[in-house]
Amino acid sequence: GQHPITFDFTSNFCSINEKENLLALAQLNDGLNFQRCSLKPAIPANLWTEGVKCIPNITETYCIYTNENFANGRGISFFTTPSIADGIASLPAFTQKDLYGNVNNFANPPWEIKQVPGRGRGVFATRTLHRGDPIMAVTPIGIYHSDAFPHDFPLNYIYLHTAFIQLPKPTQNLFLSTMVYADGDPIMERINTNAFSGEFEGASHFLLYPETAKMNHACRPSAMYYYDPKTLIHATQASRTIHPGEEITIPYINILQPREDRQHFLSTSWGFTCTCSLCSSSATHTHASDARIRRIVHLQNALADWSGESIGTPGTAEKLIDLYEEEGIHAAKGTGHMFAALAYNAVGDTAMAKEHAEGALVAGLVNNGHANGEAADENEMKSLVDWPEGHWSFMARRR
Ligand SMILES: C[S@@+](CC[C@H](N)C(=O)[O-])C[C@H]1O[C@@H](n2cnc3c(N)ncnc32)[C@H](O)[C@@H]1O
Repeated sequence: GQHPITFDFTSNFCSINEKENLLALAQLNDGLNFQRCSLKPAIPANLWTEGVKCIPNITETYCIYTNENFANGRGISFFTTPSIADGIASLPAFTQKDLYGNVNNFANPPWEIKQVPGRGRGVFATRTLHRGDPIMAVTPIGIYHSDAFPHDFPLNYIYLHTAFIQLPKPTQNLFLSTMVYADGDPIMERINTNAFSGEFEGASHFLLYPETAKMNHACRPSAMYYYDPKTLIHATQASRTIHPGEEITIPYINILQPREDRQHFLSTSWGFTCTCSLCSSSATHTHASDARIRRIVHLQNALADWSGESIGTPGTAEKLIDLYEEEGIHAAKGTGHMFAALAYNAVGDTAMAKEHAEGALVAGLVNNGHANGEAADENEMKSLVDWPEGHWSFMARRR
């Protein structure tokens, strides 16, 4: 079959309006007691180190699940449905031993945390980093179903506190070390300001990685990240050369949008005005950048279109790779090679297809937290390298 290709960097956070409503409702519900969960977690019997506490809702039950031993004693709390928790409990994250020897390790890191005027703290390189060099690899300390946030579901808000208080003390302090920019509930606001988004069983969840959350956003970031849905590890790498003293930045949003759209999204969804170098650049520069972005999106769409009307060709893909480079969208390098591999294979040029598939694997296919995103693309490219003629894309634009 044909495979749609998506490419976006996204993070979902509740809007300011939702937050305000929620805070108001939460205050009304203060002092509410938890109910004990009548549903027993199916697997494995003693995975959760605290009693599971549940909140029945008309449509769905949500519970707090904590394992204080997770990732060598760092601990983790979930606020999600029993069925999602069962799924999570059977992930390698909980069933495999010794996955986390090299994560949450902050001894002698290639960065330091410093104050940035107007942006709170930021992470800055202390050594030269090259593309692909690891910056940090972190496990989440909290994962929360996004339905914990909408204003029509106020009780969930109080449950977030239980998810917090059940964490080991040092991890609670780590939680509290994250930035909070709005007044209101200290737990909720921290999740809002700092969490990444990911999916479990198709449902959107917020994942809190407290160290990674010290990195600021830039529209042309110097770092890229991978998320592994099986181990829950979030790993940041340099996406280009980063010199000592330079800020290490990641994208919070889809950066393939014109400036006005990016800024609108950052202010409505995140509540801050972006002061990154691209957002602060001149009108002429911005105009050129916006034009390149529109062109990039247009070319990506053409290459992802496998219908008879598609105008995607190997030339389209080569142009796209150049534009990523010109525009400083370094994380997309692997994606560019992936498009090129498919485009060449689609016209039967298997030699070029293999070269680009290898290029994609070397450059790295960055995902944004969608389950299977990275692995699926990687497997595509591996199978293309092994046997281009057997790949679904072979001659797909010649038939
Ligand atoms: C996840 S935190 C990043 C780390 C934070 N600066 C700190 O001190 O912990 C997100 C917050 O950092 C600030 N921030 C991040 N990127 C920014 C940017 N490009 N422009 C302005 N403020 C930014 C905003 O206040 C945002 O709410």
